[in-house]
Amino acid sequence: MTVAVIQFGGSNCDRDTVRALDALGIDADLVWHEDGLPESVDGIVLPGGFSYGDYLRAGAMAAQSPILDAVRERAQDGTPVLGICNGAQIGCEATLTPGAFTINESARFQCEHVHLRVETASTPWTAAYEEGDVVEFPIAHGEGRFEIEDDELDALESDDRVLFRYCNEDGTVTDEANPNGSKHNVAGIVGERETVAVMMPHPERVSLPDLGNTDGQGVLRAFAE
Ligand SMILES: NC(=O)CC[C@H](N)C(=O)O
Repeated sequence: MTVAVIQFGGSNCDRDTVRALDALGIDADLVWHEDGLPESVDGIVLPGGFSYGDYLRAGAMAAQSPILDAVRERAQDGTPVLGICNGAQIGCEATLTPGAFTINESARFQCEHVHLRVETASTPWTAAYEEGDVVEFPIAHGEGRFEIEDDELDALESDDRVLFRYCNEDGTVTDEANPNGSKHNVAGIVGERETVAVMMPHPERVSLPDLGNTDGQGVLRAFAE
């Protein structure tokens, strides 16, 4: 498996992601978006950061890069695609996944550790966990509030396409555990194909033993399966 980690001007989690994938024995290469997607890749990460300075809306400008046409095509063919944080914003802007990530309820940039409840273990991204597991991931965003039309959210929930919800340490899902005001505490979802996922929390930042927490490895292991 060779994973392309796509770089835009302002990406800043690209190298961390390559390192976290390498540590799991997953071959990963940085790909500058203007260079196009190599034929040989069989996994894609849209990494975190501040592409184009978050001007207009976070992810809106990167989503217009021609490489996203190639990413959409490959996603339709079943190639696994993961958008992390700014990559999740880009993924929604590029219609890889429904909904949008918009300005936090606090209207502030928030950088903190949060608890997430695993909502389904039957996707490649969460197969390493048990449904109901509580994991701890960091968030670092100003525009992480998940918004979506009610009927689309109903469809996501009834199709078991919510990966993680923000929760308390004991796994209860409450407003207090919701750091950014996301609808129904949603932190990550899959698209129409379960091989396409976006999430605001950062699995790559909790994937190396030296970081003191490896809860995020399970998400990245999807690329090894
Ligand atoms: N860590 C990141 O990817 C930053 C996310 C994004 N640009 C925001 O502030 O909302």
